[in-house]
Amino acid sequence: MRIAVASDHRGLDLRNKVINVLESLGHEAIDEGSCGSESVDYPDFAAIVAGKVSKGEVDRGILICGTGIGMAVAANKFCGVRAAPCTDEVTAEISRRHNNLNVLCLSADLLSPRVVERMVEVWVNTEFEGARHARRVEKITQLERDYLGRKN
Ligand SMILES: O=C(CO)[C@H](O)[C@H](O)[C@H](O)COP(=O)(O)O
Repeated sequence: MRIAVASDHRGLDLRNKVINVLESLGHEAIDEGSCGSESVDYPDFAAIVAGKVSKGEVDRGILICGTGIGMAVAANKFCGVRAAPCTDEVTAEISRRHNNLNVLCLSADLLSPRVVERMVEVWVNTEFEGARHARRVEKITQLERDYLGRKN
């Protein structure tokens, strides 16, 4: 798979780790920054990765900030993007099986690199189960059609 990866200033080390893990698993990791330790704004980097996922330019994305929360909030503004912070192997696996998550958000501050390595491996290797979950994900897509871009 082609997987775009970005972080803010808090996630630089973990991003390098994630890219190494993806490449060791045979995936193409596209590094979208940020560069260096200068303080940056996570929505700018969420937009790069989520935009590519939304347009189908990459298969999936991984975003890293202090908690993973800010990245997820920003990424979910893009059509077709399902992003969430996962905290362990179990949430990483269920996010794929049930939610068809296409943008994994990770906390640089709270997760150990060893746990993240395992989470990434599980997340890229787990398929969406479909069936009843497909109906629910389709309802999320319908919410996008109905509400995204509207000023209610
Ligand atoms: O968006 C966040 C909260 O979910 C991230 O943790 C950011 O990395 C954090 O807010 C950045 O804060 P900083 O004090 O500017 O490093």
